[in-house]
Amino acid sequence: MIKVGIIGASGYAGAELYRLLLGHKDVNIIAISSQSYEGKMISDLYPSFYGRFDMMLTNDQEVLENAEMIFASLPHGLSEKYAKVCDEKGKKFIDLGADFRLDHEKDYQQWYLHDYQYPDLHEKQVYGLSEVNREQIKKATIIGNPGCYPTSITLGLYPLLKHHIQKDEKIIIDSKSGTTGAGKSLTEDTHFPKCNESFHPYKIASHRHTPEIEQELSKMAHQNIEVVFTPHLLPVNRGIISTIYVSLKDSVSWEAVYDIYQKTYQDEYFVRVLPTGKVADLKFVQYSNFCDISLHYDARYHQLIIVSTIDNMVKGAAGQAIQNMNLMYDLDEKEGLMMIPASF
Ligand SMILES: NC(=O)C1=CN([C@@H]2O[C@H](COP(=O)(O)OP(=O)(O)OC[C@H]3O[C@@H](n4cnc5c(N)ncnc54)[C@H](OP(=O)(O)O)[C@@H]3O)[C@@H](O)[C@H]2O)C=CC1
Ligand SMILES: CC(=O)N[C@@H](CCC(=O)OP(=O)(O)O)C(=O)O
Repeated sequence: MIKVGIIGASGYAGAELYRLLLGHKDVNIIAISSQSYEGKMISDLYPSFYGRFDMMLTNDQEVLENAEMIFASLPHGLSEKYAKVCDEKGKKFIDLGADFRLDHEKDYQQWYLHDYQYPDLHEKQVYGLSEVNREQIKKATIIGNPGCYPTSITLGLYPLLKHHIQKDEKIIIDSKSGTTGAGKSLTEDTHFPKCNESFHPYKIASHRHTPEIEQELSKMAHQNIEVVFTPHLLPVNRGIISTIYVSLKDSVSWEAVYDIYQKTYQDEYFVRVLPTGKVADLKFVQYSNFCDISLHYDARYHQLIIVSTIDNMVKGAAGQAIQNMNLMYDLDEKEGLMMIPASF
């Protein structure tokens, strides 16, 4: 059994981690920590666990001491010191935040306004987009779990960029996220009266996921890719829809594009390329680790419109983190993650 610990376990992504890990046959959750709720039972915070997971929240030292696989689910800038201890003790570390996602410190400084405390540590980091970086993840000890928006976007574009069938290096992306994407702490935007019955873009041309998206898309394409990325806050609890607009090369047909997507993902359990004519929908990925992709063609402009949907808490955070843990421990990648979304 893998001895798992979670630091930052009182937050949404932490809670989603143990909700899923409780269904994992090879995992023993050994310790979970919180600064604000140390000594409280998890069911005091989240009553859904009452009688089934009555663990007490402890402190970060207990987690670091007793677990061999540590997940950090903390705000940006706090995970490095934990990764450092794990590295020294030979433990595996998955960061659900952004501290190990960017390849260059200058990007982290620019977008997250922090320096690296331990620059050498970042040479060991692997970007945890499971379907794309599977072989590196298997050998890694430090994983930067991808951001929720970047997961939906990079999976949506991977087949296209891998086969160089896009015409331009600039791609326009509109994404919409449910409010759990903003975490547990209230902000002006996530107050119920503010977001309910409303819908608005935010951080236009300035969202911190932009460098992560461009970095990963550029690696897939082996060329510089730029994005115009506009996130929106959707008044639902969970889910992300990214709608992506790409001009196709003149030499490639729409039928060939669809074929490329199907072939790329035919052996991937968690990525479902929908039949033509269907539209990817939040409802049918919620509470699952699926990424559903639908492809649409505007023949007038030889334009591809990709719709990519995930549950931000599962494939966009805790589910993908567990998928990565499974890879690191050479387990069945699907273990603990076989949930089918609700039918209606
Ligand atoms: N929500 C989502 O959809 C996704 C989230 N993520 C990332 O996962 C991480 C966790 O997100 P999420 O669970 O949504 O956020 P939450 O705000 O819900 O939880 C974060 C937790 O971190 C702890 N924390 C906050 N401030 C500090 C601090 N100064 N020192 C130590 N601990 C602190 C808090 O617990 P306590 O005070 O009890 O210790 C809190 O419960 C973030 O990096 C987030 O960006 C990634 C992908 C998707
Ligand atoms: C709706 C909402 O507010 N979403 C968050 C992003 C989600 C997230 O958690 O970002 P990381 O994966 O980088 O941690 C935001 O826009 O800041």
